[in-house]
Amino acid sequence: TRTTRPQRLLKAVQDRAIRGNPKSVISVIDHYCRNQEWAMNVGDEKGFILDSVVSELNPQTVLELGTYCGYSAVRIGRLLHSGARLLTLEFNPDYAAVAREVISWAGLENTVQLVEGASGDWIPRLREHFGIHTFDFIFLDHWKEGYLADIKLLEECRLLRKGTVLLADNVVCPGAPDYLEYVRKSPLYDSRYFKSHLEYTKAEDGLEKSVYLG
Ligand SMILES: Nc1ncc2ncn(CCCCCNC(=O)c3cc(-c4ccc(F)cc4)cc(O)c3O)c2n1
Ligand SMILES: [Mg+2]
Repeated sequence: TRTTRPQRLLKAVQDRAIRGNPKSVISVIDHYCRNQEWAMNVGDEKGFILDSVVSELNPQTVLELGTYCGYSAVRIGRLLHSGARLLTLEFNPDYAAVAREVISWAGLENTVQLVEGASGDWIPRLREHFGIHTFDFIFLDHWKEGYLADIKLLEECRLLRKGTVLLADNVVCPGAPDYLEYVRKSPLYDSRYFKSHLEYTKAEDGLEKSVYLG
């Protein structure tokens, strides 16, 4: 049977990227998705904004919702200082299998931990299962209809603290209108929109950065 899009992306990484070099994994994926086959990675333009938010924050504990092929896990993981950890949740087992290989090819298997399953099932179990107290940084990039429910769940589970930064991808395309309304209206958050473009295209998209005020 035909290979899947994530499997073809992984092959490009294994054929063209330098093992243990996250920068080359990122540039191979961006080149492949821009020139051969589009894929829903955050991409280089929004990725540059993601990099600047992570670099400024220098987080120790990071949660990513929605791994896909591991592109943003590699982007974030490469910027984390020693001892810092990224936990990334992926619902789709086929995506998870590819992402594990991409993360390993980048040499980030000791910094990035991939957990398979639905965010709604795992969030209530993160503290007792991984000994996590609160997160410094959260990147939302999974199913857009689930963004709002999941941050409310993170609040209920007390996994946010004063100053936790949430960064949400695709708030314009495909869009997360209920999430945007909530973080922009709630006194619990200080929210700001970073206008950009949908990965590898000219369509508008952007990232919403929301600081939890606690
Ligand atoms: N954890 C968890 N829990 C529960 C779950 N249920 C499902 N999932 C799996 C989520 C499926 C992937 C989510 N991502 C996107 O849908 C996405 C789409 C586009 C895009 C696509 C086509 C266009 F024409 C324009 C833009 C662009 C992006 O940048 C994206 O991120 C779950 N995951
Ligand atoms: Mg996205």
